[in-house]
Amino acid sequence: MKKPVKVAITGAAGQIAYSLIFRVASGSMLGPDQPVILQLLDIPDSLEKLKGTVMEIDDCAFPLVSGVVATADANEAFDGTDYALLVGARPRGPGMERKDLLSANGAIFVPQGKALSDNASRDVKVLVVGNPANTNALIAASAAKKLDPKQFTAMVRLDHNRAISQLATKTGTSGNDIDKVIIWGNHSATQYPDISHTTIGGKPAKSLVSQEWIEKDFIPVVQQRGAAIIKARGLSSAASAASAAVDHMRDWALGTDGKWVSMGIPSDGSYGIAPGVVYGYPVTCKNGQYEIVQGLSVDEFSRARMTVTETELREERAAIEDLLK
Ligand SMILES: NC(=O)c1ccc[n+]([C@@H]2O[C@H](COP(=O)([O-])OP(=O)(O)OC[C@H]3O[C@@H](n4cnc5c(N)ncnc54)[C@H](O)[C@@H]3O)[C@@H](O)[C@H]2O)c1
Ligand SMILES: O=C(O)C[C@H](O)C(=O)O
Repeated sequence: MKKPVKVAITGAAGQIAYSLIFRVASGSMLGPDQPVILQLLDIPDSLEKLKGTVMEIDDCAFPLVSGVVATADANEAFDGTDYALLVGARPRGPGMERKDLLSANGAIFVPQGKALSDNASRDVKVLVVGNPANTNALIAASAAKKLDPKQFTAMVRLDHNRAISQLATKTGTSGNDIDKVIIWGNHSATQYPDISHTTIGGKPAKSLVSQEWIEKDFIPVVQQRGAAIIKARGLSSAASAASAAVDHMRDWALGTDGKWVSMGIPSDGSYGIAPGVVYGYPVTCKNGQYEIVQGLSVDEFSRARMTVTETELREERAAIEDLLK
């Protein structure tokens, strides 16, 4: 058996965590031979509820769980942590855009970024799920002065998975046959799900679907899927968000074997996206590192959409500039 690693999950008493914790504990994220110590953080008012979740973790008798910490103290929750999944934040309700949560949630990520910087493993991998995820990741990265901003990522994997699912349904294929889907930009209604380079069973996806379907159905459905789920459930997506978080961290930690996945990462200027925002890019992962897929052609249609979502991220950044000191 390997030495246990520490996995911190914030918002641990919430609905995403109620699915996520059990997937991590069962080995779905880091593999069936990797023991974990769960470090669960929530606010004082939610600690009683969190106690119930911990009782259920105990009752699963997971062979891979070496310890559980439940706390309202971020320094304790991030002590030595190797993987941090920052889920805790207020979800949006019907009629809200994710950026409406900026002021409510932005402030959470300054203290959490500092606490990670002070306490986490120097190699910690951080995934921000709480919305607006890209800008919250930027805030946390900026507050974590002793860590590399590249260690902070935002979740666009749910959008990536949604895009695969829509395409598989439309073409009557399996998601397993679909490669090279990209989510560019923000986890918001401006994101750009791009299938210009996508193949299905080795064939170009664009030879199997019409441009009209891409523009009128595919892109808007993926962009608006979160809102559609809120309308149907009365609550924002939870199990699918947890599943995407597991996918994101597993791929980052264990590698993608050459497969492309989408991750929100600090822009390094690639594809003309100026640094200073956390932007969804196509990446491959190897040896615990992600790398942007380079050299892709970008046509006019794609460029226009990549710019719209970049502009929105710059506006979000401007709205919280004072938190980036
Ligand atoms: N990136 C994505 O794809 C994606 C997908 C789904 C949901 N989300 C977002 O994830 C977040 C959580 O969603 P949920 O449905 O689990 O919400 P929820 O309301 O069920 O749970 C949130 C939990 O966070 C806790 N919390 C609040 N402030 C905290 C803090 N400072 N530290 C630690 N915990 C804190 C709350 O007490 C609560 O237990 C929301 O922002 C939601 O919009 C993102
Ligand atoms: O849409 C939301 O507010 C929740 C989440 O970001 C989602 O995409 O399902």
